[in-house]
Amino acid sequence: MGEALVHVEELTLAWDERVIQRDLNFDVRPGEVLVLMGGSGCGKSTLLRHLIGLQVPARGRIRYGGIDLASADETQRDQLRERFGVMFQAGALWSSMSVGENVMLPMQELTTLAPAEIETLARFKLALVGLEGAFDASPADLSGGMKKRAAIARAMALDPPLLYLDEPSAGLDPITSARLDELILHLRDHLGTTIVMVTHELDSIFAVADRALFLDAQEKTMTALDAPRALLLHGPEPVRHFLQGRARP
Ligand SMILES: Nc1ncnc2c1ncn2[C@@H]1O[C@H](COP(=O)(O)OP(=O)(O)OP(=O)(O)O)[C@@H](O)[C@H]1O
Repeated sequence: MGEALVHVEELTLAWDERVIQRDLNFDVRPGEVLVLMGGSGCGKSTLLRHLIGLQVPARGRIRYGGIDLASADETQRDQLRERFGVMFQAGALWSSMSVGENVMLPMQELTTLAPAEIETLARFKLALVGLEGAFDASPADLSGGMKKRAAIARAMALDPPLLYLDEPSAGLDPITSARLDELILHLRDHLGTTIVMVTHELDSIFAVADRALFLDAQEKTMTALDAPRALLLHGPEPVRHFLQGRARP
């Protein structure tokens, strides 16, 4: 296994003065699906916001290779843009553009590729997520699951080695959600994409996660990081309860 893509060191997350999580230490390993899990309000989305540089750590560091995210200069930020793609919880596509135009947009803005090449690549990305026929469709005409797939295609537009997904299955029925899990595994297994994903769905955690990180809302720190099945058997009690679908008493 190669060097970690992301190093998180002594990270404290806070909103204003209020500490949400502290002393987070973990790596994101190349080629893994890492799930961020924990009860409602424990700080999963806040951690994701820090990992993509939307929020600056109250303490500690997030490093991509040699680059410290918080102190990156303009050139380094440009380099970082190519290292990860992001699909936010809303997964919003621009409604005024076709699905194909949505996927082409990052390539138009951030590459010097010719228009014909960009279109070919966008069609390829849509095929990758099982939406080969949707290039000219309007986002409004897509089902919830198809919108998520299109948003993943857009996040993959620049071929990032790392993909951040915030609750990709939120609002989807179980069958559509399972198909999205298959897509996530396909990206990992066939493109070697590393995926860091926030999810509530236990089925999804067991289906896709190589490792799952548990943020404990009461302890305000991570209390476990391991394969979900290992955590189910040997994890701390609150983690086992969580994975059994039982809320903390
Ligand atoms: N914009 C904000 N301003 C202030 N506090 C916030 C803001 N967003 C979130 N918080 C607080 O940070 C804490 C963590 O919220 P966060 O959304 O990261 O949790 P989460 O684990 O993703 O929750 P959920 O599973 O419900 O989506 C919560 O106490 C929340 O109230």
